[in-house]
Amino acid sequence: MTERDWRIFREDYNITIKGGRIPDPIRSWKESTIPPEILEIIDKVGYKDPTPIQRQAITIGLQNRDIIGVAETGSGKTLAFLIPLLMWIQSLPKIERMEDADQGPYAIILAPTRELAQQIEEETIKIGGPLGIRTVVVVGGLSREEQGFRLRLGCEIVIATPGRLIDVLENRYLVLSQCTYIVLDEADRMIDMGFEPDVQKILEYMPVTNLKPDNEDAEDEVKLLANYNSKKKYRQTVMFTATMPPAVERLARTYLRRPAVVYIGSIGKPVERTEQIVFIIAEQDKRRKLMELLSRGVEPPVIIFVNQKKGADVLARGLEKLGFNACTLHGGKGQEQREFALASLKNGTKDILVATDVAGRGIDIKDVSMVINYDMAKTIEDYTHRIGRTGRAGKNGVAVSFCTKEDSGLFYDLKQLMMSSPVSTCPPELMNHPEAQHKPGTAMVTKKRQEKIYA
Ligand SMILES: Nc1ncnc2c1ncn2[C@@H]1O[C@H](COP(=O)(O)OP(=O)(O)OP(=O)(O)O)[C@@H](O)[C@H]1O
Repeated sequence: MTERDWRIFREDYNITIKGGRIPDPIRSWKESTIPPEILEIIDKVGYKDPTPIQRQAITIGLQNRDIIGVAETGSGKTLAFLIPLLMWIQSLPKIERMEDADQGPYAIILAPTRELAQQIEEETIKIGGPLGIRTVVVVGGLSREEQGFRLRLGCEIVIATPGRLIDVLENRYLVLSQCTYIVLDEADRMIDMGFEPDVQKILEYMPVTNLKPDNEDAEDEVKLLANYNSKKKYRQTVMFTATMPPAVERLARTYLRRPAVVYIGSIGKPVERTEQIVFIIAEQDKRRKLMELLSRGVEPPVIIFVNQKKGADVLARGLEKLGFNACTLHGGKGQEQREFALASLKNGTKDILVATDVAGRGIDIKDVSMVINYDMAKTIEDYTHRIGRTGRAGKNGVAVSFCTKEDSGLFYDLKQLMMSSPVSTCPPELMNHPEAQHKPGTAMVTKKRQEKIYA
């Protein structure tokens, strides 16, 4: 393949790269340098082809290069960071792995919510389990002692939410003295949820000895390894996010060394495959509108987002009374109830999940046919992530949003998103709404400026 061929290949898969010296992407699993025992597992789990983010992020990851991956939720990010990690661990002699067990894991994967951490664990066990690679999940809501005990038994990979990981580090249940691989998944969500200080604290626990030099070497593995003990390799930091607000850029600048940047699809915009439908209605008309929608017979599972925990319980009970089978997922639920809700949706015993934003990110419930924003998200980023729960892994999806005049602060961005979506039609009441004609806050400026000019 010539340079031009690779450029066309990347365009076909909507892959945009930045950062210099980016290796060619993967054309097919068997053409990659992934070892046969891992390819066999990938084949067994039925992943016929790599997803776009996997095609490019895996070859970069195999060069021990720091990466920023910007991709929609549901695009296969877990495998994109997992495969280079599993190959690195596999390269270490087994006996060494056992002897070093008390040195802690080789990798930590940080996620904003316990559900996402458990979902990444599922994927990690699916691929790493058959290789004898041990994973421990460290999240709130489960017993600290039990997690501490499992950590003491030794493992290669820890998947954690920031708060509980700091807890086990401070209580010395865990050390990171041989940790050379750190993944920040849904980094924007972690920042949104106020975890930036926790993430910084965790990164301070990492051994400084494996920090990459902040120079050209950071981009070139051969040069990098030439002057370093290749057993431990330099630290590799991988950050995945679905949007790139300034706080995420700041985190990347602080902790990543000359990262390669991989953008998949259009940044921060909902999945191209999701049809967005918007109704601007009064609060009191929402229930009727919802019934109209559901009575047309919607293919389960459906996720309905509300903004308050109480609203979720009230709505779910109302739906149950009308013969729908609904469950809820929000911060007020205990861990078992949360896992039960997700499991019942996945195994089909429940058709509708009524959730608050805690379920908005990273939760991979298969084939969600429709997302309904019963209460509109508070920010356009949250809206993007809520509707990212449908239209995943290549399938089409529908997102229906009930907006009231209180949501007018989003109308401008919402209108832009809908107009840029090839499968959505912006309704005239949104297209022509006065609040949709300018970015929030700019109207005052233009008004003041006009008064000044014409004063
Ligand atoms: N190459 C592939 N081919 C088919 N399906 C895949 C492939 N890679 C992953 N999947 C499936 O696609 C779904 C989404 O994967 P994943 O959870 O990694 O997406 P993500 O949302 O981008 O990652 P994260 O959950 O870390 O945000 C999962 O059910 C996974 O099993």
